Amino acid sequence: MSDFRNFINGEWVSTGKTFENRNPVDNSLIGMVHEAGKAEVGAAVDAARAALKGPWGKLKVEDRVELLHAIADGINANFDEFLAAEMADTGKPHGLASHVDIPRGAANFKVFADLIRNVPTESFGMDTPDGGHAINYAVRAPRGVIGVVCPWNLPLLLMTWKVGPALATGNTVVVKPSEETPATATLLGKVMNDVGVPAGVYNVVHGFGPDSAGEFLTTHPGVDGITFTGETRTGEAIMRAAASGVRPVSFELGGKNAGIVFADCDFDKAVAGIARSTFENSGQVCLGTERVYVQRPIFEKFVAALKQRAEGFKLGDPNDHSTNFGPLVSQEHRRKVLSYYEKARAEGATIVTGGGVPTMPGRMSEGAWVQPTIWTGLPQTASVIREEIFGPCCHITPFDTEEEAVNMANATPYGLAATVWTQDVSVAHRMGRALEVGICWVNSWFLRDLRTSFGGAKQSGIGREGGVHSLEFYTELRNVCIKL
Ligand SMILES: NC(=O)C1=CN([C@@H]2O[C@H](COP(=O)(O)OP(=O)(O)OC[C@H]3O[C@@H](n4cnc5c(N)ncnc54)[C@H](O)[C@@H]3O)[C@@H](O)[C@H]2O)C=CC1
Ligand SMILES: O=C(O)/C=C/C=C(\O)C(=O)O
Repeated sequence: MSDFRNFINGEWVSTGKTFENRNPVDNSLIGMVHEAGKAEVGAAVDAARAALKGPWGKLKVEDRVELLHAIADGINANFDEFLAAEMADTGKPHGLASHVDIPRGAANFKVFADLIRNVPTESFGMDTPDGGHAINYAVRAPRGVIGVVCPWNLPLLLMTWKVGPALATGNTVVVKPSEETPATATLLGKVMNDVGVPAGVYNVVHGFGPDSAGEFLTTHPGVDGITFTGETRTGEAIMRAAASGVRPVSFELGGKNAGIVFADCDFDKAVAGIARSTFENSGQVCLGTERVYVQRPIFEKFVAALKQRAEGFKLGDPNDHSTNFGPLVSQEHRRKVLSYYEKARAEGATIVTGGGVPTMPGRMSEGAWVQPTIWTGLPQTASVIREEIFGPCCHITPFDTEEEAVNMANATPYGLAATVWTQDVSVAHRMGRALEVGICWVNSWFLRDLRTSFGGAKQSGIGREGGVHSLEFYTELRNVCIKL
């Protein structure tokens, strides 16, 4: 049985208070997690502050770049251990975790190492009122101690998406992984020590949100900025905490993303694309599609084809390489998703497929499984069309005109992502401008170039991370003006 301890100042820290970590495939016990209290969170923040003044703060950029590459290489060298840990925590199928989660965990360090080696800063020469000259140039300084609060759906990927740029720009971090998925953040501590990252640069504190490590970290006055991915309501609580001390936040929050399929699309590719955007990671991707709008001439055919896809998934042991659909992350999350399956039924949905719990064999009958589910026939006011479910389900609505599709897609307080399927390049460009989202994919979904901006519009987030955009949050820009 595993023992998940806090990682503070390069050392493993136990506490007197532990909680269980369970595998959602069969509800078996993986291990016990040591919950950090105020004292441990305070020690982690102090260690991170001290590290800024120690060898880390004095490292040449080139040496920091080398260390970031070494961290990425360390993840790859321990690939199987990270993979097993992520699969046990989340129940993700082997194919998904080995192709997406763990490789991106390593790539998130490399991309920001390369960025920081090459990024220029601005400079302006100017004429002065006395007839002389001055030169202005920008210096980027690390922000300081960054609090990193993470969700459970892509644990290593989303944590390193924040830790990578934070360390590349010279900050130190205190990470609070989700209570559901403590394993890979903990394993990364071992890699940090192995490759020689100075003590205190990377710290991990375990626990929950309110009245636990999450709240203790985000309310700690020694934290200079907070980056968070998770639910919009949690973002509001963290923003209130960050108001004390006027500390900046970077948020990637919930979504209720639309998939829009025009009649001229490449039909097979569109069906495959929407099947992926709705059901990948059992629908637990913030960029995922829960509202599908299909142009009327192909509506019936599309619904039938997506139904066939949904019914073709192989649910099962994530270690079986033919499994391509896993459980939800926890029993608690399953209760939430099933409550929406019930609401859809109560509100009069036509259940095209699914809507319940699959029969799983043996030990897996104890797991957090739900059926891939498709609904039609609901008005746009229905709960499952308005609220984020974060499960493997979607509602499909027909539309006639482009304008109608845009209006329905934008009728939400969220604005994270959209996926549009058309072969008309003018329609594609118009949708890219009209949809109120941070990321609009056309004829694709979750196709990531890590140099691009990533984040949400409206209530789906604050700020953008990715490429040079990450510098806005992780550094303070200072202008130096020299009179010549
Ligand atoms: N990427 C996304 O957009 C995600 C969205 N969700 C949505 O959120 C729902 C709830 O999932 P949770 O894991 O409970 O998300 P959450 O937003 O409550 O938790 C995410 C992280 O924030 C921490 N946290 C919670 N409350 C906090 C507080 N007051 N102060 C500081 N830290 C706090 C949690 O411990 C966890 O590490 C899901 O059902 C799903 O709808 C969940 C995970 C990811
Ligand atoms: O590719 C990324 O950086 C992030 C992808 C997914 C999420 O942000 C999420 O599901 O929360």
